Amino acid sequence: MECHVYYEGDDDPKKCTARRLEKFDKAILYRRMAQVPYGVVLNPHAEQALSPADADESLETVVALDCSWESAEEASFRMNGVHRALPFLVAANPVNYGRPFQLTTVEALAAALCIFGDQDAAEDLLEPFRWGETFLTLNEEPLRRYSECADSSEVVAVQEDYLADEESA
Ligand SMILES: C[S@@+](CC[C@H](N)C(=O)[O-])C[C@H]1O[C@@H](n2cnc3c(N)ncnc32)[C@H](O)[C@@H]1O
Repeated sequence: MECHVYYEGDDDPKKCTARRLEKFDKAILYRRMAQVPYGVVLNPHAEQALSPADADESLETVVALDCSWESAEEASFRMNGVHRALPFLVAANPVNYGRPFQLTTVEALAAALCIFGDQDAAEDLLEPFRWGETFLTLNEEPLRRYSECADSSEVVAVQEDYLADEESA
């Protein structure tokens, strides 16, 4: 599975996880939208949750948009592809540690790889980040359960368990 990123370049370059992925040859970055290949687009505004069923649609290509959260509004996700939101998972990066849904680019790509059943590829992607392993440990159970779902509706049903826990905490 190849990881591709449309790089908007409006976030702090020192903290940018996409640039670090590029530096370690783990993802391909594009500065022009037209160059981004067709695949599964990780889009937090998408109506449908990512599930193992989307592995067929991905053509081995997962795409993220690296930009600041301020500019990550719906209209920014103009890439061609099958748009999917990630289900409940928590960030492990130092900026947003423990926060649900708002993942860094590398966390989002790694989560997609896990949901598609490729844990080894997710570990490899997260390797250049000192908190990378923590992301997989923190989310071990939900990632395993999502990866065992047949489709998006099953993923959403599993997600309900975690949302209910959040509400009662
Ligand atoms: C908004 S950017 C922020 C990037 C951050 N500046 C960094 O250095 O990684 C994060 C990207 O990861 C993907 N992403 C993050 N959380 C997501 C979610 N809950 N569902 C789908 N995609 C998500 C999206 O492609 C999103 O645009």
